[in-house]
Amino acid sequence: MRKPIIAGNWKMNKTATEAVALVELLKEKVANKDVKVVFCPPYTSLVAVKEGLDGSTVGLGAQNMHFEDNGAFTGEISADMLLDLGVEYVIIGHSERRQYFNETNETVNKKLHKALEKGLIPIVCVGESLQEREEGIQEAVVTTQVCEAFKNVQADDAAKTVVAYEPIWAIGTGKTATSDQAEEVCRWIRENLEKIYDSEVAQTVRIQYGGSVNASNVDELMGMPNIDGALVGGASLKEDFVRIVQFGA
Ligand SMILES: O=C[C@H](O)COP(=O)(O)O
Repeated sequence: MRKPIIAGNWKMNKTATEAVALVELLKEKVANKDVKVVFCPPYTSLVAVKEGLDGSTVGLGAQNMHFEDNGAFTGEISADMLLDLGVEYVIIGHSERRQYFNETNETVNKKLHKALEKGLIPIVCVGESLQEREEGIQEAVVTTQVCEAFKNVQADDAAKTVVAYEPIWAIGTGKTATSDQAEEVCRWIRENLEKIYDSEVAQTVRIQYGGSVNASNVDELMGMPNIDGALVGGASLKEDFVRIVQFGA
């Protein structure tokens, strides 16, 4: 039985002061022993959020990291830097990073290797654009993203990874994939993992759906057999997130 994981990706929102206020608003209310809840604030708020979460079961995640250990990479952050702050999770290959910051399947693969080597739990994002869906090539796109991301990743490491299926056309648009559309792609992702590894790995990896998840659609999405959680953007910045982590209630 896979324990669901619901992560809030705060994106480029909240100063450290505002982040502390959001933690105070949410942390007691999102405590749920049956679901792993993770907050992913901007780098600048990681320390403040970690302190604010003291004694809480809510996990701390970063939104990105570099694949090198250190060096002349101005503006970048390494896995060790994140670990030193108490970060446990890291989002890798979010479509906004792919779209605006030149993230590729190759850099996603390098980051996945580094995160696993260092003991961070990666949340690897995949998903097709609107044009790709309209062309009917979403399965091929997501399959390539999964195969490239997991290239040369060993089975025991792969099993620790979380995959987030986020159709780009559903991100921040209010246009959620139907539960059937989301389930179909999450099932393909699991089938791909089974082909690359085996059934045990495929059945262990948690697969999230992300894209306009809110308090009204979460129950249906979470009711699907291959959806084990959600990567939530906009709705993770408000009290709606409380209802989201209590899906099914
Ligand atoms: O990482 C989160 C996703 O990009 C979803 O964002 P959204 O819930 O605002 O659509």
